[in-house]
Amino acid sequence: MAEENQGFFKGLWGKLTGAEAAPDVAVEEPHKSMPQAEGEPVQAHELPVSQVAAEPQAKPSLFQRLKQGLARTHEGLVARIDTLLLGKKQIDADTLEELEEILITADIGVQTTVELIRTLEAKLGRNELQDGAALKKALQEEIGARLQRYSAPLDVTVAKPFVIMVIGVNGVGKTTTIGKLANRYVAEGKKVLLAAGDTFRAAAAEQLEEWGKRAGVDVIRHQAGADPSAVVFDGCKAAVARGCEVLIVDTAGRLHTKVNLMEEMKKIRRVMGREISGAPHETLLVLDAATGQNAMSQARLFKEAAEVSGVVLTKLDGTAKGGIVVAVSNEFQLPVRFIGIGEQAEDLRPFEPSQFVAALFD
Ligand SMILES: Nc1nc2c(ncn2[C@@H]2O[C@H](COP(=O)(O)OP(=O)(O)OP(=O)(O)O)[C@@H](O)[C@H]2O)c(=O)[nH]1
Repeated sequence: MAEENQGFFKGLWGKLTGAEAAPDVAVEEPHKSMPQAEGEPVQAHELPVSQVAAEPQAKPSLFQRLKQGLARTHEGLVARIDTLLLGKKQIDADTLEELEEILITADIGVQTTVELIRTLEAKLGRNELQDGAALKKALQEEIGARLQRYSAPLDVTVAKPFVIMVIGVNGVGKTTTIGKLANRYVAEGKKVLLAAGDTFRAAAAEQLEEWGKRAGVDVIRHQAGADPSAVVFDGCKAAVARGCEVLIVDTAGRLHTKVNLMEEMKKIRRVMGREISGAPHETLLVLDAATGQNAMSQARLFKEAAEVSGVVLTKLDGTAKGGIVVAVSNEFQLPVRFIGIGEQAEDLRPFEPSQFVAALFD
């Protein structure tokens, strides 16, 4: 890589990740292993004696699993709010200032936090917040209202085939998300096809094939290094010829420069649009919630470069930075379509604001 290019790329990498220096090779990440499929039948004789004898454990409900997934964010946000407000008989400006700090450190985002605090101040001015409990309730409602504002579930029945273009930098959980989506739509009885548009790394297509096998769907792929648009072209042709309802296209998360990214995205979109009317019907940006403010920078850059229409926030289960869901949706005015709360197929959930807020606050 030429000296000046390295310098430029390091700058861009720093902008995206907050890192001091860029790795030498673009955004290549060490490859992670596939999680074990859940739900594979296990024979009784394969289990340890203690488990065979044990009473069957009740499976946690979907809501309980969501709560468990958000436990760390609950600790970082709501438990701290509780400590601040517990038993508070009167709310004053100092209380709101401390609340502001908690919201910002939980990655709710500066803009959203300022909005929330202003709204709460106005309520306080109108004597609507008598005590700590009333303040917490008002905060919960205001966060819920902001999430609701841009919320819209992804409806894949409005076109056939419905084309989802999945974008995001490496390692955020793009491939895993595509696999989980494929599982979801197959379970709904839909015919699904995947296209391995990340031709930059051979491992990306292989990982996608693994997920495809598991979900029982075909994957269109070319040799490593091939033109992603050619894969997309073949994917579109095949999806139409086979009467598929959903085509999900993986893309490389390379971000040499914003201009390159825009050009690559434009080319892929042009090919899709020529083959299938209105495609891509959804441009889904995958962000790793655990990266907090870096996820915000990525959202900003991709929104400018790639006409993002929806967001997936992954890895909410491993982070206290779940406030990022509120920040991304509110500050970029984008619907959060799905959230990832674990590595298994069923851990990708359609995002429902009221359920999310309830699981976080209760
Ligand atoms: N805990 C948890 N792990 C997740 C979630 N989503 C993805 N992962 C894990 O994150 C890691 C990266 O996921 P990938 O799907 O490989 O990420 P990618 O963006 O496609 O990255 P490349 O395949 O390297 O391009 C894998 O180990 C996944 O199992 C989630 O919601 N929760």
